[in-house]
Amino acid sequence: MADAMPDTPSPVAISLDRLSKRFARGNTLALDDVSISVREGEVFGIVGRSGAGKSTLIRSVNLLERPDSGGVTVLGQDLLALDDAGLRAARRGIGMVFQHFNLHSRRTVAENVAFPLEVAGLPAAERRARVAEILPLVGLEGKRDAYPAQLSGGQKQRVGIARALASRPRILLCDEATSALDPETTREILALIRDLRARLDLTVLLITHEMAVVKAICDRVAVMEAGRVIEEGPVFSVFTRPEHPTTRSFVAEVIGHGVPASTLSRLPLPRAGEKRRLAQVVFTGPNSTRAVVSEASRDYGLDINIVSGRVDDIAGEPFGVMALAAYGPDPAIDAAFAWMRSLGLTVTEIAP
Ligand SMILES: Nc1ncnc2c1ncn2[C@@H]1O[C@H](COP(=O)(O)OP(=O)(O)OP(=O)(O)O)[C@@H](O)[C@H]1O
Repeated sequence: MADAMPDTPSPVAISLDRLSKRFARGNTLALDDVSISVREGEVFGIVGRSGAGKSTLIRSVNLLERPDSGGVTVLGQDLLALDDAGLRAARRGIGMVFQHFNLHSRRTVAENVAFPLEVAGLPAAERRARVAEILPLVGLEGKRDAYPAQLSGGQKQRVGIARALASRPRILLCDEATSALDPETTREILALIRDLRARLDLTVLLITHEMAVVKAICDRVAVMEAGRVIEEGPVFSVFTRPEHPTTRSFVAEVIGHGVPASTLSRLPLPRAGEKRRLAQVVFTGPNSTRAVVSEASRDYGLDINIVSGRVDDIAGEPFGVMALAAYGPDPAIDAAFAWMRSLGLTVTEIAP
């Protein structure tokens, strides 16, 4: 099979076009002219703090929330133009996974997974066959007759995922799907979603308040604040070159910034007439940091201490992060940082 041309973008699977939504209660503008395009096969993340509008946005994709204005197109279909029957049919092509699993406690695993198929009027034999097919895909073979109370959180979410996929949707929406899970289970569930995306040709749109989730699973990300998208791009570039201060603070949660007070107290103080300035430097290209640091020290007459450094990996691409302390006159430090930026390094000064 020929590889797809790497630069040929796949078709748009979900197009949210200039959505606005105001809730009468509280007169809250939850969505303020938001546009997002998710391409087929992508895992697209929407990250934001509580109240940013993420839930309202993801619920607009299957019209659980109707926008006041704007367009919602999923797999080429204008959802706002559909009648009730048309919308029910379209929703079968859009699975949804919830933070608190939303399982029926008095139904077994198999009955929970089969529930949407029952609602859709599928005969019992077909429901059973589909359940038998899907449980192994989510690692729940052997659990078909268990009740939710007998399952761990991770297993409950596997049931939620199986139920979302029961009607063979091509789109999977994940509404804070791992927020109720511990870190290890979160990793397992994210890996499962990524694996299912590839095996079942899914397009995944997820919302989260955790940048670590975005780093673990997403191809592209949009950052929301106060009902708007404030930054959007491939995960690697958003992590390595965040532009908006809110994005920077999200990224810092994952790749770290600042220098612990204990480390700071061990750093030499600047000499009289000199400054000590701390910076976080992110490098992604061919420049080795060590060579850059020694060249900057030499050419700008500075003393530079590497305070910390590590190599991380985002979306399969390596990048390095280090904190350094530069000692010297302000103009020389300014010039050295500008030179580093001209090499493509991201230099962000951090408060001492
Ligand atoms: N049904 C509703 N009625 C009134 N206000 C609402 C309703 N749903 C959401 N809001 C408000 O709209 C804004 C956006 O809420 P939304 O739930 O979309 O944000 P979020 O980013 O998902 O945050 P969270 O993670 O806390 O749910 C908030 O100010 C919220 O209080």
